Amino acid sequence: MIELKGITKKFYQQNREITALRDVDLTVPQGKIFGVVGASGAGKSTLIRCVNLLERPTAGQVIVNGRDLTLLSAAELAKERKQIGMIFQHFNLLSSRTVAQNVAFPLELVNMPRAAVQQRVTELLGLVGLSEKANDYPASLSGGQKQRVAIARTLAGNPKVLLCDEATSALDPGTTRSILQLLKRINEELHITMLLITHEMEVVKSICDNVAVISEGQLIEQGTVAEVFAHPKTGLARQFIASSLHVEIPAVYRQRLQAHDTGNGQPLLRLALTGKTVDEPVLSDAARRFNIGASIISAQMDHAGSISYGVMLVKLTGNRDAFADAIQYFKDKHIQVEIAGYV
Ligand SMILES: Nc1ncnc2c1ncn2[C@@H]1O[C@H](COP(=O)(O)OP(=O)(O)OP(=O)(O)O)[C@@H](O)[C@H]1O
Repeated sequence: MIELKGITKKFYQQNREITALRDVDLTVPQGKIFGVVGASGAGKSTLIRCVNLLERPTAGQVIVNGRDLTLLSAAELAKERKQIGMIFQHFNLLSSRTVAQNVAFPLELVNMPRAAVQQRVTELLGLVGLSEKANDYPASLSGGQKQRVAIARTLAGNPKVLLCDEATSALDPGTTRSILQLLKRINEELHITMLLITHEMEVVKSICDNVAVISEGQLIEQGTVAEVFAHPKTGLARQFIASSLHVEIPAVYRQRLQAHDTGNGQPLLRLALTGKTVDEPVLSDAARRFNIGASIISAQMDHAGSISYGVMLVKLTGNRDAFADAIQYFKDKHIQVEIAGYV
């Protein structure tokens, strides 16, 4: 279990004070995967580095497995850090060592007997699906394989907690999925508690139990993934959710899209639906109620756990006088509405 209580982190640079984290409270329950999502510069790296005290908070408590790390001596801290594994965006492997030697490295540091090291390395490479690559060097591996080596290496120390610092940001979408599945399997089989930071809601959606949104050093929203996807409270959370969905305006519409209504334009709406409304027949209801046409130009629906959500590009036609009422009706149904333009 990880608990951050009232964490503030300030950096001082040439008489300038930068507050990277402001009074952050966050709890990752035992055995859960917690994702923190935020834009560049929001404070994600600083936050995750505070958990193992790579950055020492200016104020607040960092409690990992029941002990407040900020109160420990250097020797005690070194011991506690062994329970905290970390993986990075750029893998941080030792290029002069083979895959097996990289995984063996932390075990050699604690003077584990050679035979035991070998056995453990074999076991770990099996777990991450890299048995065949034991004698290869990192330079000959793909990005996904390198991250698997890094995961095996960090698991060698039997951590109770794993910190993932943008672990899939350097990988293509297919490889990202396979690494995320591996992390989920490790979480389930080894009961390792995980905190990950990412700028992609996609990552959160696929493996996290809980999510927090960070902006300018503050957690502006947090909850279970199902809660946040179903009822996002902040515009930023809605933006991150929408960015994990993609609807393009087809070229045929884009070419004649006008920013303003010239008198006979038909509004093209981008509707973002969450769990609350996704199962309701809102388009047909609006059509009937306001005597308009509402045709779907393109759409993508998705799921996070049991929650459905999605975005739709919809063209309104027919009774022009009722367009504004129809848009208000969508908003009343908790649908986020953006007028993409008029065609
Ligand atoms: N060592 C440092 N000295 C001074 N300022 C720092 C330091 N580390 C981070 N910052 C500042 O703290 C803020 C948060 O940075 P941080 O790296 O935690 O953000 P981030 O969300 O991880 O961004 P990115 O996704 O781009 O890595 C930024 O304004 C950054 O410039």
